[in-house]
Amino acid sequence: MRLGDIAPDLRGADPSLDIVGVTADSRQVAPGMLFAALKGAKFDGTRFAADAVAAGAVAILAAEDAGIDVAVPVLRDPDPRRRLALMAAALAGSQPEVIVAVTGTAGKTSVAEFTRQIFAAAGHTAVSIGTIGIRGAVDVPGGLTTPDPVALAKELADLAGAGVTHVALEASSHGIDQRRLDGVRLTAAAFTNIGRDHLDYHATPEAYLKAKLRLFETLQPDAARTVVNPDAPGAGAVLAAAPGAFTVGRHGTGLTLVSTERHPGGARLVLEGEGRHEVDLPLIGDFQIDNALVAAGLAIVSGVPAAEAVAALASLKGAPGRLELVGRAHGAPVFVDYAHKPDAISAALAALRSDVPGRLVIVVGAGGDRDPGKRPLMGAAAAAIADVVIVTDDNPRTEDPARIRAAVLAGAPDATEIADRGEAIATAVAMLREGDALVVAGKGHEEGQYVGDRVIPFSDHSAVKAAIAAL
Ligand SMILES: CC(=O)N[C@H]1[C@@H](OP(=O)(O)OP(=O)(O)OC[C@H]2O[C@@H](n3ccc(=O)[nH]c3=O)[C@H](O)[C@@H]2O)O[C@H](CO)[C@@H](O)[C@@H]1O[C@H](C)C(=O)N[C@@H](C)C(=O)N[C@H](CCC(=O)O)C(=O)O
Ligand SMILES: Nc1ncnc2c1ncn2[C@@H]1O[C@H](COP(=O)(O)OP(=O)(O)OP(=O)(O)O)[C@@H](O)[C@H]1O
Ligand SMILES: N[C@H](CCC[C@H](N)C(=O)O)C(=O)O
Ligand SMILES: [Mg+2]
Repeated sequence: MRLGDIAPDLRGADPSLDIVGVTADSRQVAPGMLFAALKGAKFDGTRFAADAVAAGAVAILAAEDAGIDVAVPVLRDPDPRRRLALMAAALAGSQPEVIVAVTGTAGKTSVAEFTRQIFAAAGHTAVSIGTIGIRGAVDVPGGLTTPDPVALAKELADLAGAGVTHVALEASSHGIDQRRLDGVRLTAAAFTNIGRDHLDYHATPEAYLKAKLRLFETLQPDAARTVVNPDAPGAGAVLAAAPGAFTVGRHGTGLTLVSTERHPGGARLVLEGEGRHEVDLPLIGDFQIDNALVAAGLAIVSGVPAAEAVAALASLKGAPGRLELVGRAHGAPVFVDYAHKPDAISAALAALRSDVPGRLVIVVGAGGDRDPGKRPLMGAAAAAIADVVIVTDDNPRTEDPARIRAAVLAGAPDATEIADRGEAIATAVAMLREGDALVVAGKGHEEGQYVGDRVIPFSDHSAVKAAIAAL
């Protein structure tokens, strides 16, 4: 494609230059491609410009001030990551008609999953894209929560080609900040909540929130198609960025939660929005009510009639590994959950507390090479609600696992420490009696334990099942 067609406003560029593809990774360059030399968290991509040219790059895209001396044209842009995303989208071609994005500290995967299920119930060919991959009409295992912009543009074009018309995707703060979504034509956007996470990447909590707000300020600025629960932590900032947003929940006006009647398997909801609706949501936990209403809101602002969106809630299935009932030990339910941040641990435990007359047990650990500040808060969140806390390992990556456990234990001084995750799960399962419940938190759908630079196959599902079988 001619550069003039994919980046008509790029200054200093010859519009007739033919570009066969774009990439930000010099190792992926093939002859005829443009290489984007980006400053990253680990490397400065400008140092790979010469390699890219040697591999056949016909142009380099770089920041205004990047020092690059190569024999091919260097195209300058003040925001080269955004430019890369826009070029990738233009090169890839079509996108599904309706693409909605959800951001927030917790609940993105669940909301994307629910929105896809509602779209499908309304008769659309739909997928969700996020932490657990592409799911729905097409299934591809996951990598990043928000894919990199070149891969995403290609995936969206392939999905459109395969007849997918509706997509619900997760917008991580990293993804928004790194412009991975700038080439995506968004119909609607939603916010779940803000809590403690990723302060290893974002300098301050304010910077973390600001990164998320970019979804509403820049990527999908139509307030009428912004969905938020005004009672959610952080909602005020979203409403300030998108006044007139479609609001959901008890104090929402687009889809109002009139009443909730909880029962052990879920909750009966009375809702108001384009009429009055009653529906039985088959999911445990108040947080799932929040997620389901945000998902319904996304579907409604994207054109699904409210009555259809609400009716679809009756058959929602939780995302794999999100408060998923995996088995029973001496009658006590055992759940696998993906809580790996303080608020998620609180939400998952609170979801069960009132239905557990006996002991509520949690097996929990924190990931290595991730925000260390959240570790004691995770321990404290677990200790505040659970009766028994077992602290174990969860992807220590390149850190010393004992130090990570010590940091979690600092917030949960009465907890038991069992380093080996399989042993921790087996111990927890063995102590269960009728009336108790166990939450194995942190890994959800994951199938490996990252230790150093190795991935050891490990699944909480399998470990729970093995422990129950061994009783
Ligand atoms: C910290 C981070 O987010 N890094 C992401 C970022 O990489 P980067 O630009 O910082 O990369 P870098 O390694 O410093 O390299 C700089 C540049 O040099 C290039 N390079 C590097 C080496 C080389 O030989 N040649 C070359 O050209 C790289 O391709 C890159 O363009 O951009 C890359 C392309 O989009 C991502 O793959 C990469 O994700 C890494 C693998 C990652 O682990 N990210 C996690 C933290 C992440 O994004 N998580 C979020 C949130 C999850 C959640 O909310 O829980 C997600 O969306 O998954
Ligand atoms: N609305 C919510 N509020 C608080 N906690 C929640 C909410 N939704 C889910 N959780 C908790 O967070 C965990 C992860 O949920 P989910 O995977 O939907 O979130 P996510 O935002 O996609 O997370 P990640 O950023 O890791 O991909 C769940 O297992 C549950 O414990
Ligand atoms: N997307 C999240 C997943 C964390 C899952 C948890 N098991 C951990 O390793 O901390 C991250 O990479 O921070
Ligand atoms: Mg997710």
